[in-house]
Amino acid sequence: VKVLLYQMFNKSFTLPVLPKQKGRVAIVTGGTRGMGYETARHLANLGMHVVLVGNEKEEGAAAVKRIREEGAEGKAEFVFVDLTSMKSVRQFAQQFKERGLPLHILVNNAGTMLVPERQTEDGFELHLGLNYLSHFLLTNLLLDVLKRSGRPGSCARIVNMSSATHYAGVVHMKDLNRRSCYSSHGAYSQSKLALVLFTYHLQEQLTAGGYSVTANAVDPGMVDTALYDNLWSLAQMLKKPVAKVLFRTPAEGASIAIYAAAAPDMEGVGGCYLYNGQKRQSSELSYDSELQADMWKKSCQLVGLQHA
Ligand SMILES: NC(=O)c1ccc[n+]([C@@H]2O[C@H](COP(=O)([O-])OP(=O)(O)OC[C@H]3O[C@@H](n4cnc5c(N)ncnc54)[C@H](O)[C@@H]3O)[C@@H](O)[C@H]2O)c1
Repeated sequence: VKVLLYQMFNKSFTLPVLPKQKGRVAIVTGGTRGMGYETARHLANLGMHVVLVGNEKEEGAAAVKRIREEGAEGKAEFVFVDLTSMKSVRQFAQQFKERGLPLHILVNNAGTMLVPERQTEDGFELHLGLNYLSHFLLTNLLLDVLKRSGRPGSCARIVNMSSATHYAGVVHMKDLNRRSCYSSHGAYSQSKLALVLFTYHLQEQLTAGGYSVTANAVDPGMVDTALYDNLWSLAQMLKKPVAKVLFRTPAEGASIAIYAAAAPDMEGVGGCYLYNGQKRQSSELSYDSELQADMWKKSCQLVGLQHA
């Protein structure tokens, strides 16, 4: 609560003007609306070829049309992927690889919040499956392309969209799906903590392997988007006027993901938790290297990847 209140009264940092980056290829999950859309739009304006991934076809087509009509220097395209289905994630990764494109930026942005207890196609609790496991799998499946695409001085970059709610997150390793005692807040904050643990462990492996790929977790602050649509009706009513005044706009919120994805300042910098354009301490738990390794191993088992 302390962090969320602090964020509410904290102004967004100003994104610096970024250099054009023609020839770079980016994937933005959940790129069809909210912060994902703003991120995709900005990267396309920098000249990148941006693949907007999402599970809403009409929204995807409209997003691409808007980016094109604005005269973006780069290219935007939409690809349907349902991140609640590991089969859909695998199909997308396979198809992307078959195109032979490089991949310089992967923004794992899509997410949902405060959903009543529900399971994905694969039987995962929805926040866990959609916010975290789908991105864990996607990143791992695309890691060889990212490793091939990064160069010293021009690293490939992975950006994981976390949240201040991760500070309240606890990992229930024996019950990641929260079957024994479900709370939507608990499930959401666990998924956002999992993304930070994933970021740190991944960066450690990338550094050890000497790869020109970086991974960072970002925290956009409190942003007025459709993410809050699942609040119960009274909370919705209360949130609306507060959000208008105190929440960030989607473009302001997206600036931290854009910064991590494209700012020259972030060249070669990985393993950070970024808020308002600066490195911040994440939760104490997130630095627990044993927990990071356990979570990695467990995630591999859950999504059917060989444990590295
Ligand atoms: N809004 C905030 O205050 C806030 C704060 C911290 C972190 N975040 C995080 O930012 C990210 C973006 O959220 P937002 O606030 O822009 O909300 P949003 O609801 O506007 O965007 C969510 C995106 O995820 C996509 N998505 C949802 N389910 C999907 C599925 N099954 N398959 C593919 N895509 C799917 C949606 O299509 C949408 O593009 C989320 O990960 C969220 O947890 C938001």
